[in-house]
Amino acid sequence: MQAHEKIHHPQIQTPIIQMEAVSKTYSGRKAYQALDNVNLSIDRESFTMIMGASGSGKSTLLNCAAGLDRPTSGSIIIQDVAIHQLKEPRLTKFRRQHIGFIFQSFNLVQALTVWHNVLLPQKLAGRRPNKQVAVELLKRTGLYDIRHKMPYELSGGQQQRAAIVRALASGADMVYADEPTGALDLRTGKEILTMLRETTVREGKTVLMVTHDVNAAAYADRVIILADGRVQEDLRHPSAQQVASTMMEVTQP
Ligand SMILES: Nc1ncnc2c1ncn2[C@@H]1O[C@H](COP(=O)(O)OP(=O)(O)OP(=O)(O)O)[C@@H](O)[C@H]1O
Repeated sequence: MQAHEKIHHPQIQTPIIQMEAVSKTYSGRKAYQALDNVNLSIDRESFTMIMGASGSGKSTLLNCAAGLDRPTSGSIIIQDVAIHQLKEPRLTKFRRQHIGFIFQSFNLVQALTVWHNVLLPQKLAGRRPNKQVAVELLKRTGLYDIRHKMPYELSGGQQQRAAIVRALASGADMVYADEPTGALDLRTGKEILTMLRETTVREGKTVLMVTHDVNAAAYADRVIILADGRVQEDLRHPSAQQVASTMMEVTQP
């Protein structure tokens, strides 16, 4: 092989998530189109944030990309699997294997200690828990000494760190976060964003996060701005100021 020839790494080159012409209409007394023809490819090991005004479709996008909600039309391919076509129980199995979730309200199981919360997704995925990884992550996040405490004995920041450890310890290669800093003070929020950033760099995870916080943009590789269920802007390494002014333009009536 010539020195200049590049080795082909299909794993690296193919986007980890590919959404094509994804639309979602909620039916009800009045039908509501929450997503309107969204095309989006997400690179492996990237940190992407989804922003937009309230009701613009951010959570719907995340939920569809997670297989928690089904698009009305369009396709969603994750790691070569067409998840929009997967039926239960394969869809749940796929989610448990590939996606770690973090929510605004932490969603730790209140009846379990931090330690058992962290091991839970691995058990649910039918894997033998990798305790060594869990211990390492708990130590790195300063939670090891309080691993036997119950979630309600922890501060909000500690609970969210535990939720991140849970998402990472599960072995999932993607982390989906819906407003993970929404319930936290500024300093703790920054700490959580730093952790999420590090997971892409150190652990090679792909992070997809919904947020209202324009200042979070400083941690992202890419910021997608939604308006009325459509991708309005797609910014690479934007500054918080750039995101703030774009949001103003996009959300002006
Ligand atoms: N299950 C549902 N049934 C009917 N309409 C829904 C449902 N879920 C969401 N919607 C509507 O779809 C639109 C998009 O909702 P979505 O939660 O995705 O927006 P969002 O950008 O995440 O908003 P927020 O920032 O307020 O959380 C909203 O108008 C919402 O009312």
